[in-house]
Amino acid sequence: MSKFGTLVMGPAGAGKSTFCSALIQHLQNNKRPCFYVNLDPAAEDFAFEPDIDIKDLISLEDVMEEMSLGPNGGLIYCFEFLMENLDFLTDPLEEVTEDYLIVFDMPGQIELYTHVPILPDLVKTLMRGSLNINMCAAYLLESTFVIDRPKFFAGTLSAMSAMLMLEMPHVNILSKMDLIKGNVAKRDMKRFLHADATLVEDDPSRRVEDEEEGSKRVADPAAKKNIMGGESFHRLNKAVAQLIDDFSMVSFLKLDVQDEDSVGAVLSYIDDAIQFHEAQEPKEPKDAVENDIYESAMDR
Ligand SMILES: Nc1nc2c(ncn2[C@@H]2O[C@H](COP(=O)(O)OP(=O)(O)OP(=O)(O)O)[C@@H](O)[C@H]2O)c(=O)[nH]1
Ligand SMILES: [Mg+2]
Repeated sequence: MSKFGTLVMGPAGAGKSTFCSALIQHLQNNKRPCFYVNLDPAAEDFAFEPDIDIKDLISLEDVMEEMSLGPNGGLIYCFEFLMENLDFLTDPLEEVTEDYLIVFDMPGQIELYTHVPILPDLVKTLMRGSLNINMCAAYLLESTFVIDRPKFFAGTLSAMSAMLMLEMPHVNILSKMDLIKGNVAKRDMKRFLHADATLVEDDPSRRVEDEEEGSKRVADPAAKKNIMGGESFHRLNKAVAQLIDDFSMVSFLKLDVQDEDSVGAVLSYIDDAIQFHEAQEPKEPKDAVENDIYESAMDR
């Protein structure tokens, strides 16, 4: 028997927990069972009570106090502790059946997704062995990043880094679409969903800088008061964007958590990635509806 799950990841404040809540609400509305796992040892408030909460094992606050660690070192310590006590996570998950979607709400410390090998080990434990969970990562990035193209490509690079490190199916998501509605034209938005390196060349904010600086920028780049607007920064961005373009791995879905259709659309991509529907037995209610149709047809 397979199990199915999604690992909701992304930088701090990207909207991960809000998306988890919207996803759980949507699953409930569609009579689909869900198993909610909070793996953020600093998370306080939940719209839905987690079925497993890492804080019952270890909390970031305690670690920071007792080990005299900062928030990032403390988080790594919490995950190392979780890896040493994996039964805490795996025992309850053994009981979850194939009709459930297991939703893992992850913390926002970016180092967890980029250069520390803990998460790949955790993912291997979940996907292989007796648990055998079909997993898909849902990597969230704030859609407001599209306003600042260097920031957008830096965020996209972090998504790609997570994809390469975790080696699992990925769905990348631009969250908080409500915040940029009306500010970015639909046609422009499409370019960010399948981003290519030309976005750096076409950056309108750079054109404004060019007009302000005129030939001075080219003649004396060091004269620029802000290094983030300088020529070498532009070359760096071009190289990052080209690298992402060359890998051709990252594309994004749009997410507006207030819009249930939008949540449903993201879920259907996750379902496809983990082949959720292929594993499901035909359900009772559907049989009952079909029987009703059959019986009323016989009555006529
Ligand atoms: N406007 C808007 N705000 C959102 C949306 N999703 C989340 N937020 C807000 O963004 C902030 C962070 O949201 P969270 O869901 O806690 O983000 P997170 O990624 O879980 O944050 P960490 O776990 O701390 O990394 C909160 O103030 C949310 O209310 C959204 O779709 N639209
Ligand atoms: Mg959160």
